[in-house]
Amino acid sequence: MTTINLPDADVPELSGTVNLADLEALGRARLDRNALEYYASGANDEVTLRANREGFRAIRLRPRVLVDVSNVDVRTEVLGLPLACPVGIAPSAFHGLAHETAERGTARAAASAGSLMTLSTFSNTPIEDVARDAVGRLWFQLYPYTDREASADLVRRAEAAGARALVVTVDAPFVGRREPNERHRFALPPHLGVPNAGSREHLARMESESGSQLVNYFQGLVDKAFTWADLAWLRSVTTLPIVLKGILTAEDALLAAEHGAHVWVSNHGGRQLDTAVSSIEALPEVVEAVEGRVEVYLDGGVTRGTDVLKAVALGARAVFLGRAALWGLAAGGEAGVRRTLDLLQDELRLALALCGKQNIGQVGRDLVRL
Ligand SMILES: Cc1cc2nc3c(=O)[nH]c(=O)nc-3n(C[C@H](O)[C@H](O)[C@H](O)COP(=O)(O)O)c2cc1C
Ligand SMILES: CCCCCCC(=O)C(=O)O
Repeated sequence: MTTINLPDADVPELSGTVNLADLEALGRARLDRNALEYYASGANDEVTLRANREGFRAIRLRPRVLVDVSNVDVRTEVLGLPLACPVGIAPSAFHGLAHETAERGTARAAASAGSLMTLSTFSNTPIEDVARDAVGRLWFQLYPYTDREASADLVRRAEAAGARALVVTVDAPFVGRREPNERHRFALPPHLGVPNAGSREHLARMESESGSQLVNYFQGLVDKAFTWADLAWLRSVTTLPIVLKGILTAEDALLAAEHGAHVWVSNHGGRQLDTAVSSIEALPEVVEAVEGRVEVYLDGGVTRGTDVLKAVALGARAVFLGRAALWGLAAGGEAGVRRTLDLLQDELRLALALCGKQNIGQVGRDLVRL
């Protein structure tokens, strides 16, 4: 168990931010090139990275009027957990690059905002420490390792620490080529460890002349032969609900539902297969395929309350923030992530009212024109 001081971030600039773009600018300005390129980049030409944002902008809202919107309610539930609004935090590796509080700052913000944090296998902080700060508002993301026992151990630790779901990332048997990271040989600074993934000594041994040491390290750990059939093994090591993250087609959504898994529509923030379909474009066929049998979530390009509304209208139970949470963390630690969540919730509440809806349950397909 790590005991670190978690200073209350006193960041006066935060109060001047009015949207997530302001927080992104603040966060980016505080990062060095190594961290900035790791967080910001997408794969190859970054076509999918851009498409995630553009996909939201291309959808138009169909507001209704003369509805009593003096009180709007943006609360919802995911897998039985009440959320202040349908926004959680997606798993992302290495929060220590953004802020000294690392994943603990993010977890505290998620907990205090009534949100939910998904902790990456590749965190800089042990699961148990993050779980304490997340106070029940935690899911754990798993990259299944070739070493089954090591994977099972991680899953058991997450479950024992209080994680409420296991998110299995299925779109990254290999790491996509984020070319700025290759060009400048992205590396973890020496003070940051990867406590759920192996020792720094192991990391150092994986160093190679070509490409990033971490890509090699990752590729050595992750099981590239993991298939639908292996979900039965995962079921045998946990009673947690299983969510498959990285689904983009009706065919895979159907398989997921048949295997009793919830579906997280994602293209990994455009970091894996470039020119893959944007998340919001993929959502309707996924929702149609699962026919309400399992919950559907989405991430990729969410930066506005209207994005959240559009995803919910198209059938997502909740959306998750990848980079937006990292920019908030870089901008001001826990307070920066909290500001990110608060601004988005305010935008969502306003958008809901301006659409003539009183609560999230009233948001349906009729609200959008594709
Ligand atoms: C810096 C960074 C690290 C990430 N690390 C992980 C990870 O460890 N596991 C995972 O499943 N997804 C990871 N992702 C993908 C996110 O969970 C999410 O799918 C994506 O960031 C959503 O897109 P957005 O950044 O536009 O919100 C990472 C994304 C970023 C930007
Ligand atoms: C540098 C390799 C780490 C890959 C694991 C984190 C991740 O999913 C990402 O998108 O980055």
